[in-house]
Amino acid sequence: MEQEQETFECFLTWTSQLGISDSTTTNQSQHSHSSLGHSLCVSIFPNSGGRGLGAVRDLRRGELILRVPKSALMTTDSVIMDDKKLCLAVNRHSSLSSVQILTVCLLYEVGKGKTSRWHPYLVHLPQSYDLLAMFGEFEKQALQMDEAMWVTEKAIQKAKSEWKEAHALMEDLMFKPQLSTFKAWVWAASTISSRTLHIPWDEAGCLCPIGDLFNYDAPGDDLSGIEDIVIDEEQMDFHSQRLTDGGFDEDANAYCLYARANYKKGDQVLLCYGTYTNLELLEHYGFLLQENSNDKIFIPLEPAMYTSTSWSKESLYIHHNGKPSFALLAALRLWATPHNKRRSVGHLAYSGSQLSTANEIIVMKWLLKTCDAVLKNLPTSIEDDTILVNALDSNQNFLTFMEIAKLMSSMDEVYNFLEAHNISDPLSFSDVLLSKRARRSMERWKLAVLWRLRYKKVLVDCISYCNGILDSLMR
Ligand SMILES: C[S@@+](CC[C@H](N)C(=O)[O-])C[C@H]1O[C@@H](n2cnc3c(N)ncnc32)[C@H](O)[C@@H]1O
Repeated sequence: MEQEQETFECFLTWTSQLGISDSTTTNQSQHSHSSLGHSLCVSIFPNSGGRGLGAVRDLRRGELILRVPKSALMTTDSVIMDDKKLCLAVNRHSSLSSVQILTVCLLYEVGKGKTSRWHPYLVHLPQSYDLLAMFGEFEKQALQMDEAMWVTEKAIQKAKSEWKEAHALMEDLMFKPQLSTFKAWVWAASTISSRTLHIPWDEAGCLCPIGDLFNYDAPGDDLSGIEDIVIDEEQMDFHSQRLTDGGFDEDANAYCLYARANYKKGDQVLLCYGTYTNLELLEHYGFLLQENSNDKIFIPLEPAMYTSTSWSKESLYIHHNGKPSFALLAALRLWATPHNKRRSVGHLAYSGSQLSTANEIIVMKWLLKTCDAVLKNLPTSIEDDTILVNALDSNQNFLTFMEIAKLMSSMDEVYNFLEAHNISDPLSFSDVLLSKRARRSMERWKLAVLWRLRYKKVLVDCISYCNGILDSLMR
């Protein structure tokens, strides 16, 4: 622990020497042993991201809080510039995407060990991640919903094919065997997915020492309800850009990050990486939020519902609070209208109006019945999931986990886990004996259960919403 503290101090000195600074004056960093201390400090926030940045004084919204010179950003260009061999090899593999190239560059620098220019930064990167691409078969199944399992499988397959495509480049560079493995690849790809900041000259983004210590804050009300407005794809790209509370400033030749809110001394200072559902947060960052106003869930619709309107499939969902999206409601209202009448009421449906009381009752009853059926068809209940989350809480030891899990109405899933990790007699098992792999699996399992729990709660809220509307219509 002490050693970790010491190397972190060295890292802060190194960042200061690179000119990274949280000071409002431009020449502070040259006189300081640390790049932090004027506006920010590194702290642990156990319930919202772990390691993160705290305010050392009251900060005003919009204030410049961190400046990272271009030369301190780890990008494909900055890594290649220092290494002729790497530069030549990368040029021979121009079919690889920019993200694949940055992934190889990151692994290449890791392979250099202490001789890497980036070593002080690299040693403080997380050792493992919980992004969907790292989920095993058991954890994927724990998501329970087809859509989520499909997204996970797609993420795993994408990572595998990108790794295979990059193999020839890694061979050219004579990577050590442990750096050529899929495990190493997913680690590097996860680092890039969860930590890069957007830069205008490279789609892969940049790794930004200190700048990548900000934990996530979901966008505020300014963006909520955006799906109800017709926006073009370019705008959508802008809104989904990562780490939007800052950007590369050409004039300053530095990445500049600003306070997105007023913060009191001691508060965690957060950054908005973009607008994400919980499944997207899991896919790209390996965590999810209990309160996420951008969350949405999809339920199975009948084929005719997709064709009753011109809304895209992606717009037909249920909001985090259980309300159907504008497009879903419109599509259901039209679907519940006889074919020969659809034309005459189309303009009403597209403007978000109810078509008639009878129509609204059909829509609400269908929605209610469908949400109820989805809930009943899932292998576990909200109650069991809640018990499981408590059991999986990382503070518990393995025997406590088993004790709490026994309260579930069915232990099938727990037995599957034990089988997957060759634990034959769980009651004689101590925490010490649990393999590292099983421990990580429990972390990811917990994320999967938290995700499906949120999904089920949205279904329950949607049922309440429909019941409320039905009550008011049938009174
Ligand atoms: C850019 S890094 C932030 C710094 C990171 N906590 C660290 O220790 O290096 C992004 C990662 O932090 C974690 N994280 C960020 N915001 C979070 C939040 N609100 N809740 C939980 N984890 C969060 C996730 O693991 C995510 O992949």
